[in-house]
Amino acid sequence: MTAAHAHAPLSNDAEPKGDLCIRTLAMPADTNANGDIFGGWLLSQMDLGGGVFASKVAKSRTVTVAIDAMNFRKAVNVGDLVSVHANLVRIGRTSITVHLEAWVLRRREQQSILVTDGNFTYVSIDEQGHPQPIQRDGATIET
Ligand SMILES: CC(=O)SCCNC(=O)CCNC(=O)[C@H](O)C(C)(C)COP(=O)(O)OP(=O)(O)OC[C@H]1O[C@@H](n2cnc3c(N)ncnc32)[C@H](O)[C@@H]1OP(=O)(O)O
Repeated sequence: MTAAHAHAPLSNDAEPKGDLCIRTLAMPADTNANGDIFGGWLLSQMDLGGGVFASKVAKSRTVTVAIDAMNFRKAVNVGDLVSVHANLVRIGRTSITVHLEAWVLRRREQQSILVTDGNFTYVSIDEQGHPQPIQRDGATIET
């Protein structure tokens, strides 16, 4: 992936693409001392949603191993409806990289806007927490 591509959102400006994997409301409890929504809260929502998506693809438990190319494009406000959308970037031997985008619908507005995006990598793990090869349709994926 080139540096330019790493910072380009997958979706166009009008609407998100990919699997909707989490939707939640930004609440006052998620704000910092200035009353703005914490970037860390948004990151954790994306990580949760991406983990759901990765576990569905891997059909196993997964853990986050890396977060890359994060862009915080616009602020999130209390009352915004936050939706996280996932698109598969690559499947490795034990890992899955997912491009995640967080979009918000602000109160009294009709059009969602892209606020944050980044690439999250998850590793399929066994019961002991060790990486395990990803299986798909009964076959181990080799890349
Ligand atoms: C610390 C925290 O709480 S972070 C939040 C939650 N996450 C965690 O707790 C995960 C903590 N980390 C771990 O448990 C381990 O590092 C594991 C299980 C994720 C990986 O174990 P390792 O022994 O390092 O595995 P290994 O070196 O074989 O790598 C596994 C896969 O991850 C990939 N990987 C490892 N590091 C990175 C990285 N920085 N970026 C992208 N991919 C990575 C490898 O390329 C490999 O992918 P592949 O099999 O598809 O080629």
